[in-house]
Amino acid sequence: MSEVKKIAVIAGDGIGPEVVGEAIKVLKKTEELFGYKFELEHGLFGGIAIDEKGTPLPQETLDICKNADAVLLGAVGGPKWDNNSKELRPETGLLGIRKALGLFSNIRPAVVFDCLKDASTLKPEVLEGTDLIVVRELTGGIYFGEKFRREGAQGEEAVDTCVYNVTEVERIVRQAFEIAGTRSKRLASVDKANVLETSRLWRETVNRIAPEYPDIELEHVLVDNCAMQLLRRPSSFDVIVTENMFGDILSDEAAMLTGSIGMLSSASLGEGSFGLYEPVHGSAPDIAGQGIANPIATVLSVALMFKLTFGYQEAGDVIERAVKQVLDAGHRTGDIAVDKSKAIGTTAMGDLIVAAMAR
Ligand SMILES: NC(=O)C1=CN([C@@H]2O[C@H](COP(=O)(O)OP(=O)(O)OC[C@H]3O[C@@H](n4cnc5c(N)ncnc54)[C@H](O)[C@@H]3O)[C@@H](O)[C@H]2O)C=CC1
Ligand SMILES: CC(C)CC(=O)C(=O)O
Ligand SMILES: [Mg+2]
Repeated sequence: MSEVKKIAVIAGDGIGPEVVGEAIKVLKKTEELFGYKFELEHGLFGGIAIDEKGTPLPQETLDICKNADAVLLGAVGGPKWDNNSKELRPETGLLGIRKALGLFSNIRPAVVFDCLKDASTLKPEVLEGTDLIVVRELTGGIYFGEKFRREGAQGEEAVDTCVYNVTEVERIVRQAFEIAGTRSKRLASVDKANVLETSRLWRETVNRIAPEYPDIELEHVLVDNCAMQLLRRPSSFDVIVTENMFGDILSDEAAMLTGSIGMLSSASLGEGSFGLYEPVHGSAPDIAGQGIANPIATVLSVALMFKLTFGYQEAGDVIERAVKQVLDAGHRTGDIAVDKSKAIGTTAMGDLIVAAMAR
C-alpha cells in the first residue's frame, strides 16, 4: 500500500468546480488502478472566498495548501469581482497564493494531438510535430511590481513597475535549461532586450548561464517576433523560457495551436517537489454553469501532478493515454469540435476519460 498523499483542492469560481469535479474522478480511478491513496482537503479561494470570507485568499485555505503535498486548482475570478477594490481583486488571491507558496516556475506544455489538428486555425502541415513547453517566471515582473495612480500634468496617470533581480532570473533560466536537457535540447529565451532594462538583465543572465549547458542550443527571440513565429513555425520551438507577463500571453497563444485553451495544463513549482496544478484557462464566466467546459486541461494537470510531484510516472502516462484514446475515438467538447452539433458535455468527457484509463 502506498503512503497517503494530501491534495488541497481549490475549485474556485465559474467553470472551476465543473472541471475540477472531472479531475477528481480521475484521481479516484487511479486509486482503484494503482492502490494509491489521496486525502483531499477542500478550500475556498477567489470570488467565492470573497463572498463567504471577505478575502480571496483566506488564511485557512493557505494553511490547507501548505499542509498538502500538492494543490489542485480550478480557476478564479469573474465579472462580479473583477472590478472590486484592490484588496478584493481575484488576481490578488491568485498572485498571492503563488508568492506565498514560493511557486516561481510555471510549466505550460502545449502538445498538438494529431486528431485535433482540424480544431486549430493553423494548417495541419504547420502544426506537424508541435510539442513545446512554455516555462514562465511566475512570482516577479510587472504583475508583482508596485502599482499606483497619480495626478500628472495631463490628468490622472496609472503606473505599473516591472522589477526582476538576478536571482529570480537565474533560478527560472536554470530550470529551463534542465528541462531542455531532458527533451530535444533546444531552448528559446524570450525577452524584449532591445527596449526593456529587465529584459537586458534577463538576456545577460541567460548568456552567463548558457556555457554551463554546452549541449543545449540556445536562441534569443524578441517577444513580438516570438508571438509571430509561434504561428509560423511552432514545431521549431521546444522549450521557451520567459518572464511572467510574456509567458502568460504566449502560453494562451500556444493554446490555440492545440485547438483550445481548454487543452492546456500547467504545473507551478518552487524549489522542492511541492506543486500547484491548474488549467491555463480562467473561470470562463461566458460558459460557466452550462456543463460544456472542456475538462481536459485540468485532467492533464493531474497527470503533471503525478509525474512532477509524486513520481507516479505510469499513472500519469495512463491519464495521458486515456485522453488521447478518447480524442482519437472522435469525442469532442464544444471548444474543440468542428461539428458543434456533436459536442459532448464536461461530465461526459470526464466519464469517457475515466472509462479509458487502464494499465
Ligand atoms: N488561473 C486562473 O484562475 C485565471 C483566472 N482568470 C480569470 O478568469 C476570468 C475570465 O477570464 P477570461 O479572460 O475570459 O479568460 P478565460 O480563460 O476564462 O476564457 C477565455 C475564453 O476561453 C473559453 N474557455 C476557457 N476555458 C475553457 C474550457 N475549459 N473549455 C471551453 N472553453 C474554455 C471561455 O469560454 C472564453 O471564451 C477573469 O476573471 C480572469 O481574471 C483568467 C486567467 C487565469
Ligand atoms: C491573474 C493572472 C495573472 C492570471 C493569468 O492569466 C494566468 O496566470 O494565466
Ligand atoms: Mg493567463
